[in-house]
Amino acid sequence: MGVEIKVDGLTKSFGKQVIWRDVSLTVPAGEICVMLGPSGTGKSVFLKALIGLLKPDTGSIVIEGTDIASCSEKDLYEIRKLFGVLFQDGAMFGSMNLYDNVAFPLREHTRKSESDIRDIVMEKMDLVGLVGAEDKLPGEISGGMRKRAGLARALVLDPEIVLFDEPDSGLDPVRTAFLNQLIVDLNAQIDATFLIVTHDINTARTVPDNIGLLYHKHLAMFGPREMLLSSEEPVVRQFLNAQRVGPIGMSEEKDANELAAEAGQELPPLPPIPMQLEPSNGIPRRSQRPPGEWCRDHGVTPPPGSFQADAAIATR
Ligand SMILES: Nc1ncnc2c1ncn2[C@@H]1O[C@H](COP(=O)(O)OP(=O)(O)OP(=O)(O)O)[C@@H](O)[C@H]1O
Repeated sequence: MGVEIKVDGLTKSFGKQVIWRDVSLTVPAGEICVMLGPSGTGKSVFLKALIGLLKPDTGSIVIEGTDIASCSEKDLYEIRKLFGVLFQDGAMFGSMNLYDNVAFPLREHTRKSESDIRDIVMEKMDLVGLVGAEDKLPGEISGGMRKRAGLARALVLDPEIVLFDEPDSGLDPVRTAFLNQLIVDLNAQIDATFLIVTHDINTARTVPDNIGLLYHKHLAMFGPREMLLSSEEPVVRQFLNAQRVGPIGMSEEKDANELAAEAGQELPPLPPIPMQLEPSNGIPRRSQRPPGEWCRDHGVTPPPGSFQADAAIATR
């Protein structure tokens, strides 16, 4: 069913370098969330904090009643079993074929028989469309296939939470579109909580139920997709529409002179909000909301042309 992650007042620094402070958000059970932010704003650090690989300085991360930030190693070990993680490069063992890579967590963490392991591995290989490639070595397949193999491995212990660290990095737009569809289909099938760190604006605009934006050492905004895509808040608007005009500069915040030079420049209108990507079988996910619902409920007029089928095609 997926479990909720409740983050409250989280701050992390390395020595004197504050990465982010006072981050609070709830990743709802079973929903898909995307975390965005300029390079170096600590998205990977955030993911690592969620699985207890890095300890925050202050704040809590509560999952099923356990605070990961302060729990014992033993409790952390138990909580980690709820997670599946897709690392950026798939993190495959180069000398093992895909079958053994995917079977690895089962052999390490369970006492299942080889015949049970075979059933599970083949089920997950099927889920990600890799049946027939079991004997290949990671070096013999494309980057997209490696990601899918990494995903099969992330799913092998039936996680309640799946973390994706830049699943689209290094993939061409077509492979990214296929991977996004796979992510949506998987969420519909396994109903786990998904958190995706990405730089891909199309992914952020079309895949998730919720979007977060880390910027300048804090969480600039977190909420439903339609809330962020209709937001006029300068940082959110600039980032989600990949624009140069706005507070975010080349190396982070623009200085006063740069901002003054932009004063009076007209911002392009907000583009239409695309339809959310649906499962390929056409059956809505449990957490999927009807298009435009958030805007209607909150009295927000979405940009013209929003929620039309052709708006979705134009941005996919
Ligand atoms: N273990 C560590 N020790 C010291 N500094 C670290 C450590 N891990 C990360 N950092 C620093 O934290 C900052 C944020 O890094 P992080 O990789 O989380 O950014 P990011 O938002 O994921 O970036 P990108 O989008 O480029 O992947 C960087 O300045 C990085 O050098």
